[in-house]
Amino acid sequence: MKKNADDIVQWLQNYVREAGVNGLMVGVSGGLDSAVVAYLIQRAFPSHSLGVLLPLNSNPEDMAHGKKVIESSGIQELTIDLTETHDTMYSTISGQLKQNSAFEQENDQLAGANLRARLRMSTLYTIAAHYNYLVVGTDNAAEWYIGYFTKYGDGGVDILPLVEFTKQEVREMGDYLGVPDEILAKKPSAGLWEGQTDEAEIGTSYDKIDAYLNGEEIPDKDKEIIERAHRRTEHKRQPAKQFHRKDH
Ligand SMILES: Nc1ncnc2c1ncn2[C@@H]1O[C@H](COP(=O)(O)OP(=O)(O)OC[C@H]2O[C@@H]([n+]3cccc(C(=O)O)c3)[C@H](O)[C@@H]2O)[C@@H](O)[C@H]1O
Ligand SMILES: Nc1ncnc2c1ncn2[C@@H]1O[C@H](COP(=O)(O)OP(=O)(O)OP(=O)(O)O)[C@@H](O)[C@H]1O
Ligand SMILES: [Mg+2]
Repeated sequence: MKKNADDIVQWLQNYVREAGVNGLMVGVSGGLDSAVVAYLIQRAFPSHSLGVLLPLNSNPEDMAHGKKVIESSGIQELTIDLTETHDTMYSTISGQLKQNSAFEQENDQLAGANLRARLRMSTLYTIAAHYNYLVVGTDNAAEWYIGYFTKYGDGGVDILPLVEFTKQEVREMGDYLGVPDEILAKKPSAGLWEGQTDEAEIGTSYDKIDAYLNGEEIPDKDKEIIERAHRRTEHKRQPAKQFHRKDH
């Protein structure tokens, strides 16, 4: 992993120079992927890298892990609590939908959760404009392949350094970089609602998705889940669908 980490650091430095910006930033959740990105961007830009903690009805343990990542990586810190902003915005929207009889209870949890991810994205870009930094995404190969991210939420970023690394490889890179053990050992969670774990929501495990991406055989039922998720989320990996004029 040393070679991969060195290559990413160099790629980050080159891209920042090419883009003509001052540095890099990432939302730090207390999970593994953002921890690895925080360590990498700190290596690339020791005095121009920023980790942003964005608590939003978040599990206090996750935020404690996020703080630990900030301290142990040495990245600069900013904390912005979006809980009230989210609650005001979501209740305003859902109140109006209820008046129009357009509120669907079964879509409530996911719609509120995706708003969390999109509020984080808006916050990161507002900060990025002030620092003249790029927003670094944390998607790994498994999440990217199955589209396990919110379109224009945590998927709304400028660059993706980990997108060709499986979840296991991200863990190995984290181990090499010195990410604290309790974060390396944590169950992946989007933290979008209480008790959420990625694997329970996706219906298969990262080990199986990693194995599938490595060309290994996995059970048919897991393969179907992965391939269906990949097909259904193709739109998230592409620019917005465009109409092409027939007279051009
Ligand atoms: N064919 C198509 N062509 C163009 N656009 C299409 C489309 N189908 C849906 N859409 C649009 O896409 C929207 C649905 O996509 P989206 O809004 O992303 O929503 P959706 O994929 O339903 O939900 C996001 C998923 O990602 C998970 N997530 C989110 C955030 C963080 C993490 C994490 O791991 O930390 C995980 C979350 O738990 C959930 O399972 C629709 O509302 C519609 O606007
Ligand atoms: N509370 C938060 N504060 C700041 N950023 C957040 C927060 N929650 C989510 N994010 C951002 O959204 C990204 C997507 O979350 P995701 O859960 O996939 O990654 P992770 O938490 O870093 O790792 P893991 O998948 O192991 O939980 C995070 O990496 C982070 O950049
Ligand atoms: Mg997480």
